[in-house]
Amino acid sequence: MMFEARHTMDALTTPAAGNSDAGRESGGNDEAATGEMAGALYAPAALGTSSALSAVDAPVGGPGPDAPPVPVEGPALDGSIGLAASGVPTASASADPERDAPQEREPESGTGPAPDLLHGERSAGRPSTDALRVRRTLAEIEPVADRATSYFYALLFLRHPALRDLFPPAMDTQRDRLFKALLTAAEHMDDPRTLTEYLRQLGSGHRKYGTRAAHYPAVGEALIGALARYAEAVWDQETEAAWVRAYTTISQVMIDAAAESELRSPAWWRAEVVAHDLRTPEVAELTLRPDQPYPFLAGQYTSLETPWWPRIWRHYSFAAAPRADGLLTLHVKAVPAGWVSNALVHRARPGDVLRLGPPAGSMTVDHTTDSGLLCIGGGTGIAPIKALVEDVAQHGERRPMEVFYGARTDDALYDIDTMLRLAKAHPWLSVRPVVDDRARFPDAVRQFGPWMSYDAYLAGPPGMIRSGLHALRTAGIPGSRIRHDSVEELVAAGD
Ligand SMILES: NC(=O)C1=CN([C@@H]2O[C@H](COP(=O)(O)OP(=O)(O)OC[C@H]3O[C@@H](n4cnc5c(N)ncnc54)[C@H](O)[C@@H]3O)[C@@H](O)[C@H]2O)C=CC1
Repeated sequence: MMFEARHTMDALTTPAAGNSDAGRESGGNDEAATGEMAGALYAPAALGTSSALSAVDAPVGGPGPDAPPVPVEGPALDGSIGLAASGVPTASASADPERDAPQEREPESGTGPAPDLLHGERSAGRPSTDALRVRRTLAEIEPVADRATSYFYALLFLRHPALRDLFPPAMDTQRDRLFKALLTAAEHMDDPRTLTEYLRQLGSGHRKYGTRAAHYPAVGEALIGALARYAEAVWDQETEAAWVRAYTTISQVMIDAAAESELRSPAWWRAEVVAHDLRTPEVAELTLRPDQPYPFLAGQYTSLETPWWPRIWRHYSFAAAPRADGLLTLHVKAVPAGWVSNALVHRARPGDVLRLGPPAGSMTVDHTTDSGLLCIGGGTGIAPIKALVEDVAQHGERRPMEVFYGARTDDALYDIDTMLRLAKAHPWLSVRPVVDDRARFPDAVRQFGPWMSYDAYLAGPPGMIRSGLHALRTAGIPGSRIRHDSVEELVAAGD
């Protein structure tokens, strides 16, 4: 089975996701990936290529030792991606951590209807025949996912050795990101709107890795090869055709998004460290000056590569809303064995130059409503929450904003003075520190409220986001009004 690359700029038009013109990302963790591709994958006619396929995504490439080859970013679910980790890739504020890889929010700037990603009958909420075949494959693969992942990369690098350089030198911890992103995307092929947004962000985000359109067929072939081998019991000609269609669509969306993004933004930005302030022995605030304007929205995150660990990318949320002087602020906590985070906290100095990928993430404020905002930030997760507060203040709104700032110890509330200063300056803002070393933080929010009419934002460690989602839903906030970055991304970022 062969995939071909083709380039179609005007293929799918859907709600622009992530990094489009407005996009900036903020977030806070790591990422992985490779970069740009220029063309789209095209499935052989014999396999029944359909103009309307479903999409799954598959990024190629990945950063660092622990960075995944493919950036499933987006938060994944989770908003968090992300897909990636995020269950469904996209993310926007997805309510379901399991499916929110790159989490994302509702598409803000749609350019058209979501493409039909399905092939086969789909009626009244029932999955398409392609979706059923894909899900059957995924169920079969699940117990042997590790082996399938290894096989996928072995096939990819054996057949296309040159692609190895797009991935981090050590592909251990997150080596399965690309493969996982593809599987995750395929799993959500019946949710084209979310998936497309996720894939678009993923596609444009891959430019920084050096991914090109011509790389997609190789990935598609390795994917099919690994699935055929490890989902043997369900694999047949129809199933292969369903996967080819899915992958073709996924790659097409990514390739087109990358091509569109090329017209308006660089693949990456160089950013000089202009200030480095240790807020605690393990948490640093870095101020960066990008070499050209870096448009982003408060609540988004960026991907970052240091000069000391080439090809290892991590995600970090912006800790401030966009500033008139164009400077960017990040809060980084050095975590045990975290290559990038330790370098940023303990080694980076003014004058050092980092690379930034495009902004991503949908944990942003909807300024078209005046709903109250409930913000829950744990540890350095307070960074994007602070950016959101500044954003609301800049818009001159008077909507209630309630911030809960959780930490395990008093000392870990490193930004409490800033937050309390903001609360003093803005009567619509309240800030409550919650110190608790037994991980009951988000649950404590339920004592307050009622929250039913609020939009909610969660930022912090993956476990906190999961329990926060549960607490907020229990408090009556629908999942569609809860935003967070991809849990998968957060997990992957862990360093
Ligand atoms: N956009 C985002 O979501 C951002 C996420 N982060 C993530 O936030 C984390 C910050 O790490 P630390 O400061 O060490 O946080 P931490 O581990 O000290 O926890 C911070 C707060 O979350 C609570 N918590 C932790 N695990 C929990 C669980 N399983 N259930 C309920 N509550 C829990 C703790 O009680 C504490 O109040 C990192 O994982 C980082 O990647 C950081 C910035 C932005």
